[in-house]
Amino acid sequence: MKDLDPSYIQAPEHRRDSNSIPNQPEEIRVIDLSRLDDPKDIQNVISEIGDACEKWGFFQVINHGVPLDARQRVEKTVKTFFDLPREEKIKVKRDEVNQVGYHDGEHTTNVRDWKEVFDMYFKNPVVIPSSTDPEDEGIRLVYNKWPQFPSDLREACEEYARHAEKLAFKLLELISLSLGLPKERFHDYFKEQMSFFRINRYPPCPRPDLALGVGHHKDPDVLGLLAQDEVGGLQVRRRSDGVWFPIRPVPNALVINLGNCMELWTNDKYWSAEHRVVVNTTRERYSIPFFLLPSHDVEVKPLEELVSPKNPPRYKGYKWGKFYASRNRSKFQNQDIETLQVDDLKVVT
Ligand SMILES: O=C(O)CCC(=O)C(=O)O
Ligand SMILES: [Fe+2]
Repeated sequence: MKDLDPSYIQAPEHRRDSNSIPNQPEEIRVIDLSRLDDPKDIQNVISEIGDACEKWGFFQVINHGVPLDARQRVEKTVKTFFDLPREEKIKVKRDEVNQVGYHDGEHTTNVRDWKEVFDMYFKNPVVIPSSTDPEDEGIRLVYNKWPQFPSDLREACEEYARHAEKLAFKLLELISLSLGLPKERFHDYFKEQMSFFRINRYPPCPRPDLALGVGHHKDPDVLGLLAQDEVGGLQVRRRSDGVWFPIRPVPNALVINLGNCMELWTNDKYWSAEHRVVVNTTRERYSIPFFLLPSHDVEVKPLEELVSPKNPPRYKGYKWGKFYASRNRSKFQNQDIETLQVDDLKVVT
């Protein structure tokens, strides 16, 4: 039996093999966005998105307008970066104050993830809440950290992120319409957006039965757009019964998933699904998520239009920046407790 550092060992109930995956996986919907060019089909696309958001909180899109060559450029340059010796990579290591750059020690809950990552904010510099002091409600400017080599990493990432952001807003409009709300209902929430772009590399792992690339979690954001390569490993938990399903890699597709903010805004009509990444013994895997995050001063609580006496608010709500900062703080300062989860904010009925 090959050795695995104990910090990576998942509790038995969270391991790859502890939750059965059906032999005939139900497919997560793949939606062709070029159908939006046909006025007669637009409403169908909107209803399919709404249905996927309700049942899964996940779907895939193809013909989405993010150019393949922009994505391939990121994949190529970032591989050059990850192949550098660790001493080089940690020159742009993230720290408690500035949580962008390289890191290889992320804990989703208490267990370490089998991966290394490179993070950057979409806006540079970005205005974010101060995250080190719980009493401090201040904000500060954070600058991305770029490595000297490869020198074209920055340009490749920035170009890709611009396309990803454009698509994220288009999807947000479609989601808004699917809820019967005006197309631009959410726009004002992103004046000082803290959107975040990440590149994950999952190396081959000697014990995929014990470790995970990313442990089970929900994303705290509004909406995520994820480019995954052909290796596979991402799994999502079905809302209706909690069974895990693989998200099949589809060439040049993007995986879209809703985060906690959307779940709260829609008062649980739409779902933010738990997901995780399983690893394997032979092939490294890359994924590139773009997380759409609101401005730090946005109140995240059920939208007035979506609550009624029959459907009262299920959440107390929170100020986004404060929630985000306390989540990051708990990750850094007390890794013995699970990080703050949005379900902790549910109104107990
Ligand atoms: O790599 C993946 O497929 C998913 C990564 C993920 O869930 C995350 O970074 O939040
Ligand atoms: Fe995630």
